[in-house]
Amino acid sequence: MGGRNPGAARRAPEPESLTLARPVFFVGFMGAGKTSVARRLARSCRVASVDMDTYIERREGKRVKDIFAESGEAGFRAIETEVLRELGAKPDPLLVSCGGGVVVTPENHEVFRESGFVVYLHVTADEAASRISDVSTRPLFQNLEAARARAAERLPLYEAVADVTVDTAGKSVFAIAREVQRILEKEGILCPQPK
Ligand SMILES: Nc1ncnc2c1ncn2[C@@H]1O[C@H](COP(=O)(O)OP(=O)(O)OP(=O)(O)O)[C@@H](O)[C@H]1O
Ligand SMILES: O=C(O)C1=C[C@@H](O)[C@@H](O)[C@H](O)C1
Ligand SMILES: [Mg+2]
Repeated sequence: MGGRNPGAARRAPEPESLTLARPVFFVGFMGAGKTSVARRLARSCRVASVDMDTYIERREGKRVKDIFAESGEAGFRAIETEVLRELGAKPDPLLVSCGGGVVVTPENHEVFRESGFVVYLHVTADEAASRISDVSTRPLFQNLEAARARAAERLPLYEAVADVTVDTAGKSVFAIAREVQRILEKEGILCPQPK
């Protein structure tokens, strides 16, 4: 009855620790789910992730919207490029959720090409608008018409840097993270931790 140790609680198996062969950059329009998916994947694979917008806010001691207000978009983009280079060069590769506009700076494409694997999360401006509850935190998402135009303008840039594209329409963050995990395993980017 009940095996050798009937009193022992049955624990769920520990998730396997995985490691990244290269940094993985999540790109896509505002609201695509870059931050949410990278965070979810980090938790399920037990790898480290960093969100560029949050990292920039801590480094500068200011909110993104205040950097835009004080230094303009050009000031923000210069910081963004420095941070992207820094994160791409870490000896232990990370999952990096980029800001939505990281692709507008040509130098950033070199960082992607040279050091990383790029996952493009696709979302339409209309779907993104339905996901974002507070656009005041996104200075470049102030109205839907302008966001549609911006998304259309950026589409070829996202496609140019993408190693893989994942459509996020109608999928949960959990399902997208699982889909990305399978891709990264198949590509040999996410590998079992050497014992
Ligand atoms: N697949 C999804 N389905 C429904 N809601 C989502 C999905 N992905 C993200 N969201 C929601 O949309 C909002 C924006 O998500 P998130 O911050 O992850 O996007 P982002 O791509 O990082 O945007 P940004 O470029 O502005 O940083 C959050 O409230 C999040 O919970
Ligand atoms: O799409 C953009 O240009 C931006 C997206 C956000 O993640 C922030 O990086 C900032 O608001 C700019
Ligand atoms: Mg984000």
